[in-house]
Amino acid sequence: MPKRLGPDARNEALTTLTGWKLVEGREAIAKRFVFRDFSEAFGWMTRVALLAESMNHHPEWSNVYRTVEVTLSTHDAGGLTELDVKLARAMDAIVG
Ligand SMILES: C[C@H](O)[C@H](O)[C@H]1CNC2=NC(N)=NC(=O)C2=N1
Repeated sequence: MPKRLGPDARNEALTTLTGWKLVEGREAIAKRFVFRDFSEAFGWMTRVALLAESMNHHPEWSNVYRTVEVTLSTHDAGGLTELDVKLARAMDAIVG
């Protein structure tokens, strides 16, 4: 199981991630992705879903039309780990 990031590592990771915010009252990060239309949004979710499954690290997310709200946290560790940072970076990269 990955180790929870300490406060310094967490802040350092956040400064390198674009648009990701710490969730209030919980050790998690979140971002809202807005696409051109539903097809772009769901296509992205499909690509991310396959990657998440291969990482065995899964997002909490919801989709309304062309918007996808994502929250990342490592449930097994009870907080943020390197896996959340890695998945966040991959999600940004898959957008293009
Ligand atoms: C049993 C299984 O490996 C675990 O439950 C995995 C699956 N996906 C997961 N996803 C996330 N985000 N956090 C986890 O701790 C986690 N654990």
